[in-house]
Amino acid sequence: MEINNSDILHVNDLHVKVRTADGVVTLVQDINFKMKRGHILGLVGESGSGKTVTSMSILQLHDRKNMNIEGSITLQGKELNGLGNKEMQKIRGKDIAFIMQNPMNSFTPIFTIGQQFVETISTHTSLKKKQAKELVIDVMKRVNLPDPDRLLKSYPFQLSGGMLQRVMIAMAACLHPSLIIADEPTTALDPHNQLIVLRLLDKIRSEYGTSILLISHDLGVISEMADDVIVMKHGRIVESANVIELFDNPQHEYTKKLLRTRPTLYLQKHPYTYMV
Ligand SMILES: Nc1ncnc2c1ncn2[C@@H]1O[C@H](COP(=O)(O)OP(=O)(O)OP(=O)(O)O)[C@@H](O)[C@H]1O
Repeated sequence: MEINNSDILHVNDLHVKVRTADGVVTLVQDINFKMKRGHILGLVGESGSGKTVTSMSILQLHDRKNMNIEGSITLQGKELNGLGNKEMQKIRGKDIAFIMQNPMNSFTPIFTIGQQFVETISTHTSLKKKQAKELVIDVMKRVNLPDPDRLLKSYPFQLSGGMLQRVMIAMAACLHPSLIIADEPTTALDPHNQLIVLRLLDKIRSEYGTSILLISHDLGVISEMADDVIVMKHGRIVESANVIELFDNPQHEYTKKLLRTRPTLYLQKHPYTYMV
């Protein structure tokens, strides 16, 4: 695979196998892709096609006792596959942030949003509490979150799902990770909040040059957000292309089928004019 300096992530010949009571099962195979700085790569495919297994491999979150991850996963030239848990903990949150479908699962209910932000920042930097708070407020303002002081004093249950997802994204962005993995970030939200969250992700990409791996079963979202798209089926990549090529001229029958059944979500894509 040709290596380019603007490439942030390289996944090379990734194979993931799991030991089950019935023997070894291959979950994903022959996965190859790379991501450029500041680009959004859409990862689509029906349920069970291997999207989450692939992203969990990048984050090294599989249970290694039962799982075998073969291949190479490099982030800015550093090999991640096989790294120890301590080293990966340093990378997760700082260099790679992860946004899940249900934001409530990302927060601890008994601590305020502010306490959790400061804890995340303190784990990865030597900033003092006051400086950490200043950083948080700066990020919240940049992503147009209303009334940061009040938000920081709130407990997760006091915020709506949409607001919590926006806070989660601000938290993901505050250490300027080179990669954000967003796994179905809008699936649990109503259409209004879906738009706000997608615009927010795009703003972070343009503001910080963050690359985003956007996992979705929703081709409407992917068509509006992604620069390039990978289509997965049964644990393999069946097609990968620039988003315009993929939508104008799909090659694989499975992609054509996905496109025929896609919902529509219209965003006016212009990173500098988005109002969040
Ligand atoms: N720990 C595991 N043990 C056994 N099988 C697993 C394990 N984790 C995932 N799988 C299987 O691997 C396949 C791919 O799962 P994965 O979660 O990556 O799909 P997905 O494309 O993300 O689907 P969805 O859109 O529903 O989240 C599925 O058949 C799933 O059941």
